[in-house]
Amino acid sequence: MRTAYRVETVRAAERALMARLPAGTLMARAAAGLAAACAELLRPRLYGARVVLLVGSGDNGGDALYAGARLARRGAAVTAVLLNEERAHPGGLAALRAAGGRAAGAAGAERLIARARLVVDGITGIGGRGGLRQDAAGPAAAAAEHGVPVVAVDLPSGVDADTGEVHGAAVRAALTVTFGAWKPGLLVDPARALAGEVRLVDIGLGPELPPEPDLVAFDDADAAALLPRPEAESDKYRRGVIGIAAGSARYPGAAVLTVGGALRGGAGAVRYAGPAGGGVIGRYPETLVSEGRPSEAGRVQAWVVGPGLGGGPEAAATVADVLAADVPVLVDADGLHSIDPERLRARSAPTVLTPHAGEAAALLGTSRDRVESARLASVSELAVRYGAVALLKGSTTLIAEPGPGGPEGRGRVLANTTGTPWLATAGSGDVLSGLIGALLAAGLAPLDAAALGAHLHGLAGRAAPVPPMASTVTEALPGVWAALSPRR
Ligand SMILES: NC(=O)C1=CN([C@@H]2O[C@H](COP(=O)(O)OP(=O)(O)OC[C@H]3O[C@@H](n4cnc5c(N)ncnc54)[C@H](OP(=O)(O)O)[C@@H]3O)[C@@H](O)[C@H]2O)[C@@H](O)CC1
Ligand SMILES: [K+]
Repeated sequence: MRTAYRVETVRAAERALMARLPAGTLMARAAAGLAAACAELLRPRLYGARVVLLVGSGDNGGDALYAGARLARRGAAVTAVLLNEERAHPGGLAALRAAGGRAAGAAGAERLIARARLVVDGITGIGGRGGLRQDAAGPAAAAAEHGVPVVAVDLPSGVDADTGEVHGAAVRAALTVTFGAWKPGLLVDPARALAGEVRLVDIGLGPELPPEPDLVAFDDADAAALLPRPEAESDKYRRGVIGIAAGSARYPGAAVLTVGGALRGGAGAVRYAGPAGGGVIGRYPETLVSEGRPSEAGRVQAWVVGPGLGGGPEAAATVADVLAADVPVLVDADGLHSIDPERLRARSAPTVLTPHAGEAAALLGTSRDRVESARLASVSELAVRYGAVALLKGSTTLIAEPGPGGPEGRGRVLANTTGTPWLATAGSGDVLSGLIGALLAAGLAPLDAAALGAHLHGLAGRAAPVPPMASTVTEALPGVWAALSPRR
């Protein structure tokens, strides 16, 4: 499990650790890890390689300077561009000079960067506020213009460590070397995309960090541990019967894709209620289909409602009928048009909402741009306002639960890291809905079901032949399942 912590938590942990260690120990550890990562990138010829350090006036610049000193000692030609010559970290600057490195003002930065093999971004780390200031934005842009790879120190400068938001200019890194703990922004777009590959350097912070991280990302082992496995005495009812109310005369395919996701999600049985039963049976004869209202379809352990339902009073009636059931309900796509917060908060069984950014914007009464630029805040707000587990789809899929204690309390948030832009394809969301629905029916807690579903869906999107389409993503699920959990 990858755990990320907000700046104030990291700072508190650092203070506690520093109190027990000789001064400068943590920065020395950080710089050693950073220098090793840079040396690896410069392989096979570190000797003589031109490296430019962009040095701000805080400790982030100090890390860059000490790492630069290490590289200079190994023969690299290191020049520090000091964005504020009076306030550069004095110890780091002295170390760089003693190792044969040079320092320059910001004026000649572009010329130096144009000839460099590597730029180290030590402008700001966890002390940065807002997008880059003018004096820092110029050199950051020069690195991008000249195509020189950038290694970001702790964070790409200009991104918000806590939220992943980017308000103005920011560094685009090929590699980010982060210290002590992941910061939430490194897992959430748009910042995540600017961080490139992320490497965590252990500076000994672990024991000082609290047990509850601010953001979590599952790895394959977490996913494998949650996968439902049939037991000897399982029958289809114990494995979970999922009800699906999806599709319409206009969108029959959504019903087929949602049912496919549910079957490949390990459902013991799938009941389909709606007008597209013929198409569903044609593709998946194992489905139990009916044309009446969902509440007349028979007993289920969870419902999925919404994909391809279309609009209008009929769709709204279907959603209301499903929400009246006292079992977990996932609402997606067209189903999201006819829900209201009070109704959902009054349910005794859990609800899961799976909007993309546009749908989330409508649910929150805001713009799509605002949702996409503030994904973490948006997903938490959705969960709290609707009293539901919210899964916000997109470049970074985030999953939030409403916290205990009503609208004020924010709950846990998870980021899914398995996704791929290839999954932005028609019907892909329908498959995800069916998949999560099957996991809900199997008895997983709603946050776990949503996070595991997103994890599997992302892996299947990567495993499907390129270019993937929703039905090939579905067909890639058994392979993903088998890789995570060999049957014997
Ligand atoms: N604590 C520890 O134990 C360890 C900490 N470590 C390292 O320290 C880092 C934190 O250092 P930090 O606290 O000095 O802050 P930092 O990130 O350098 O930024 C502050 C400077 O940035 C400036 N600035 C702000 N916004 C800006 C903007 N938009 N655009 C441009 N400039 C801006 C701001 O300027 P000012 O507002 O003061 O004028 C100030 O000078 C941390 O990320 C890690 O790398 C490691 O060594 C491990 C041990
Ligand atoms: K940085």
